[in-house]
Amino acid sequence: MDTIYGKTQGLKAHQTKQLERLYRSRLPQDRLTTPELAQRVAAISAELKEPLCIYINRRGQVIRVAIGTPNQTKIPPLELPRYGSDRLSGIRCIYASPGIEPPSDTDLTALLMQRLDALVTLLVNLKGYAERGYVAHLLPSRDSELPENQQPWQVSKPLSLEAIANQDFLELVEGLEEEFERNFAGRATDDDLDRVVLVGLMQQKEKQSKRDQADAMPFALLELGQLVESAGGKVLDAIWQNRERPHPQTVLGEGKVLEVAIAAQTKGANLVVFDRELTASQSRNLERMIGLRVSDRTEVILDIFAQRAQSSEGKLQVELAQLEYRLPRLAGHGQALSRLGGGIGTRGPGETKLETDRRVIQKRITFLQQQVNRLQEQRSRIRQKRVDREVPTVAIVGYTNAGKSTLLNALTKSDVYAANKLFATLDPTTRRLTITDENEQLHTVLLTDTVGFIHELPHSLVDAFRATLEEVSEADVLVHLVDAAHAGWEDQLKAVDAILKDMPIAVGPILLVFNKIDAVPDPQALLDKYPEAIAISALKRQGFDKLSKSLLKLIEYAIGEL
Ligand SMILES: Nc1nc2c(ncn2[C@@H]2O[C@H](COP(=O)(O)OP(=O)(O)OP(=O)(O)O)[C@@H](O)[C@H]2O)c(=O)[nH]1
Ligand SMILES: [Mg+2]
Repeated sequence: MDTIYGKTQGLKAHQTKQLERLYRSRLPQDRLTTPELAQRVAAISAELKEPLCIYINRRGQVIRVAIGTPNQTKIPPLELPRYGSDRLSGIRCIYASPGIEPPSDTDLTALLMQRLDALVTLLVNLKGYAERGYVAHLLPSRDSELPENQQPWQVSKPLSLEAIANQDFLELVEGLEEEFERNFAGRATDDDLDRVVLVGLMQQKEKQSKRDQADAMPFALLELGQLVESAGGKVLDAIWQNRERPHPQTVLGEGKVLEVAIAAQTKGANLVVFDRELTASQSRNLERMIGLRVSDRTEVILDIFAQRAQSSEGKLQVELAQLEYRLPRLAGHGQALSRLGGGIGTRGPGETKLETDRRVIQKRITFLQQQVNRLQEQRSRIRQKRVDREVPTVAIVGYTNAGKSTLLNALTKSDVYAANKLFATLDPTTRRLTITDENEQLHTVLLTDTVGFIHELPHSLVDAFRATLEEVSEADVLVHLVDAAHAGWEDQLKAVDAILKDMPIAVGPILLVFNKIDAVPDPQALLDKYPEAIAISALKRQGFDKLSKSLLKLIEYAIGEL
């Protein structure tokens, strides 16, 4: 049976028949439409007193008849014959519009989001005739060529039905596709990188405190951009909305989601990343509306961790974190898949498969947790040995990218990987450090470089990395390193403080150290605000004397005589 989509309530039997008969129309392959078909669509729409859309594939077959505007009757991306920013979807839409002309931006957005071959808007008069129409299609153009505010589509002037029917449709779409492909190739030169649009939600309090200027990109999004780049992605655009609280289904309001979809489509993105953790149903809704893969901050962080994990221990912890993140989201993926299969009838086996998956994953999680527990015991035995040898331990903690590894390297002449990337370090490294005091006496301490912190550390990560984090909580002294050259250093400082306070075991005394003062115009201002802190440059080896002295003093205080 031929399904009629859209607003079908109250259809009379003969009207349904008329609509169903549209499915049997055949068009010549090289024509957009024929005058006869256009008239028929217009007449039915006039009788129904409703807008009407028919969707036609490249073979000239009507694949969908739907009551409503193009925006109301969009075909879900998964049901389009093909999808990608390098081509059109192979579907065009003939739309009988009840007196609205030219086509509205909302309807043209539907053209864009489905990457339709063309949208023909027919103006229906009171007598049920289509007098004239408009042909709209997407505009291929590189980002740089597209002037600000120029929409990525083009609408013809009003045309007679004959003029529309006489257009060579194949020539039009083939020409367009060649252009699209050229642009796409131009964009894709440097990479197989993910091409990403960032999306953020700024709630009231952040809006005021976290930004200097009203239009400047919020820190949260700047950081998300760094995360995406550290994961190997390329940021094409960033969009955010100020909103009291997230929309339960879509995080942002509908209009903003549409804006994201347009930006992602026109810039040729293949991934949209949100600055907060999405629920299974949110990501499902968003993927449906945007037509692209949607990811979130946590997934990006997990991805970085997965890429960086070197030791078997690190890999274990990352796998645990990833599974814990995915388990509650399985339902979402399962539903998306059964949608692909076609809905009714496919649900049963899908669910069973899901249950098996869930059990398998749950089992793996339990196994990994046992491993992490064993690790924890091992580590505490190693630490016990250190205590027995009475070598004091110092852990360098701090926000990611603060310069922790650089400092460890500089102090201990080591060669730990340090880079201008977030989460460059994953596995803790311990090195021996010898400090000379005022009386020329040598003191040995063990210095540990640790994984960086970040605000709103994903829960699954905290759990998985607790073995590593315990290294931190059991050090005799902590050096809290702050990147003083970062515009958001104070937020970062507070975020790290909050995480340290949240540790299951109380941490030892903390030495606050401002790093990168070589790149700070007025370091004294920092010290005025935090008088107990010291200022250094790990890179330029400045302030190391003071650092050593303060460190010795604090260790003495923490463990008694050295
Ligand atoms: N200007 C300046 N840059 C520094 C200084 N210390 C470190 N950096 C730079 O900051 C970046 C991050 O340094 P890392 O040592 O990798 O930072 P980290 O805290 O170990 O970072 P993660 O391991 O990613 O959490 C690198 O590009 C360093 O060169 C400094 O004193 N001055
Ligand atoms: Mg590091």
